[in-house]
Amino acid sequence: MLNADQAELDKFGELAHRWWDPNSEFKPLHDINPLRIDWIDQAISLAGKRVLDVGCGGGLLSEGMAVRGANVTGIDLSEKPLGVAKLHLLETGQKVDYRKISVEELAEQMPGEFDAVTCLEMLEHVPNPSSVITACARLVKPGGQVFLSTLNRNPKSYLFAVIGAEYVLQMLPKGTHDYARFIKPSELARWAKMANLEPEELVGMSYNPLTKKYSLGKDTSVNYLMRTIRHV
Ligand SMILES: C[S@@+](CC[C@H](N)C(=O)[O-])C[C@H]1O[C@@H](n2cnc3c(N)ncnc32)[C@H](O)[C@@H]1O
Repeated sequence: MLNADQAELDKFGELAHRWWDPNSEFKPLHDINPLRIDWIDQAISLAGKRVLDVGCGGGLLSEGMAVRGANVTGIDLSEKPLGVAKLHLLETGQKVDYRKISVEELAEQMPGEFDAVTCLEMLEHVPNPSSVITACARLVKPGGQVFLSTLNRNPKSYLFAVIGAEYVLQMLPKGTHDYARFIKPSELARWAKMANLEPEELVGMSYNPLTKKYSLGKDTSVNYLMRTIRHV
C-alpha cells in the first residue's frame, strides 16, 4: 500500500500555484530556504553532488540546491506542485530531474545512487515516516548523508506551530499541520538508527515573531533538522 495520505497530497496540490510567491502560504519555506541550504552545503559541499530531494513539492529546496551546483532529482506524489516545479525551471534555466514516484519505489530502482538525500518538512505529512527514512537510507551511498527536518511534538510546538502559525499569526492555512503526526527528535533518531543511519547533528530552527526572522540554533523544541550518515 502507498505510504501517502491523499488528503495531504490534495492540500498541497490546491495551493501549488502559489508555491513560488514569497508572500503566500509558502512564505515560511521561502524564509527558511537559505538557512537550510547553507546548512546542507556546509556539510556536503553541494557542487557536483548527486542529491535526491524527497517530498520536493514546488521545488524551493531542489532548485536552490541546483543553483549551488548539485545534480538534483526531486520526487513528490502530488502532481500539481511537481508541475509548478517544472514550470519554474523554464523561468530560471536551472536543471532538476522531477519525478512523481514514492521514495519506497525509487529505493527499489536506485539503491545507493545518491551522495545525499534531503527530506525536509515532509515526514509530518505521511502515515509511516519510518518507512520513508528507511527508503532514504537505501537510496544514499554508504557514507553518504541524509538530511531530515520536521516538527517536534510537545505543548510548545502545538502552541507555536499550530495555534501560533495557523490561528494567531495566520502564516499558514488552518489544518496545515496535524499535531498527532509531529515527531520527537528521539523518535526520529530511533527510526534513523533502525535504518542504518547514524544521527550526527541536531539543530533547532526558531522563529522570532518580533523580527519575523528564522535562525538555526540549539532550541529544537519546535522546528528542527537532523543530519545523519549512512553506515559503511
Ligand atoms: C510542506 S511541503 C515541503 C516541501 C519541500 N520539502 C520543502 O521543504 O520546501 C510537503 C511536501 O511533501 C509532499 N508529500 C506528502 N506526502 C508525501 C509522500 N507520501 N510522498 C512524497 N511526497 C509527499 C507534499 O506533496 C508536499 O509537496
